[in-house]
Amino acid sequence: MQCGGSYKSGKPAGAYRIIMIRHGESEWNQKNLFCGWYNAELSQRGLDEAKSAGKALKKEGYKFDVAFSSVLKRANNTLEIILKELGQENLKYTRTWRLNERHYGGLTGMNKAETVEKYGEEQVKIWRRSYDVPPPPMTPDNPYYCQIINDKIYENDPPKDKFPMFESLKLTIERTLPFWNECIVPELKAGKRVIIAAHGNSLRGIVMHLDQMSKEEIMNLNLPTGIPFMYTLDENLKPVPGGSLQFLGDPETVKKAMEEVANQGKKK
Ligand SMILES: O=C(O)[C@@H](COP(=O)(O)O)OP(=O)(O)O
Repeated sequence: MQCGGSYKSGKPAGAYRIIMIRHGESEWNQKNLFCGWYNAELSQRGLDEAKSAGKALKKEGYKFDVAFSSVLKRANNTLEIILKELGQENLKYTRTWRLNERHYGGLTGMNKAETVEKYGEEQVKIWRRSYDVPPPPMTPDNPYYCQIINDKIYENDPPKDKFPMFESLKLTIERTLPFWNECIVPELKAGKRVIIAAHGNSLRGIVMHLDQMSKEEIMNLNLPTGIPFMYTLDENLKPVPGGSLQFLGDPETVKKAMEEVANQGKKK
């Protein structure tokens, strides 16, 4: 397997290393439905992707001291499968809504290709990939409204008056970044080996922050399911040269997987 980048196994002295992964394919990814805060299961392909990710990390000799995930089971199960492959199934990990997928508002449950048929490719790209244009809000007539708002995973947090009905990438970053700064950065600075298993858009937010990407640049980043990637960061938590977004996978496979995600928002 080719890992890309120059810091595959070693890292420069004083640098910090973090592994992140978008969960394996979910049943709703497979059906090409906007998922957001709906608590979808992993598909069989997603389970296999998580297992392969665990094996790839094991092959590279990874072990973790601390792990983080969202409160959504597609990310939790991915992390648990990886930890099992690494013989670390007993590692307790932190779940937080702050690492959740963006809330897809009124689009939740809609088929992405059918949404393109109805609203056009341009509009769907704006909803999926723009920095600050949110999707339409979720209203009580959405078939998943009650299920999401009453889901026990949101029992304690976020507070009911702050429960989102939609999120742009900007709004997602506004709740993810405080968790990154207050909970994840201190672990990295303490020398802990950290893994995050989360979602396409909560991780795009972290990537945008780490790489100081512009609103235009982030529009073109599509994270594939189930392929771990790493960042190697300097003492200021900025990527060292060559230390940005290094996938643990064959570059051609990664490229195809990224295109597959982009194409979910195109006409069939
Ligand atoms: O909510 C969803 O549909 C996908 C992302 O969709 P796109 O932004 O790629 O359309 O989230 P994830 O599968 O990472 O939890």
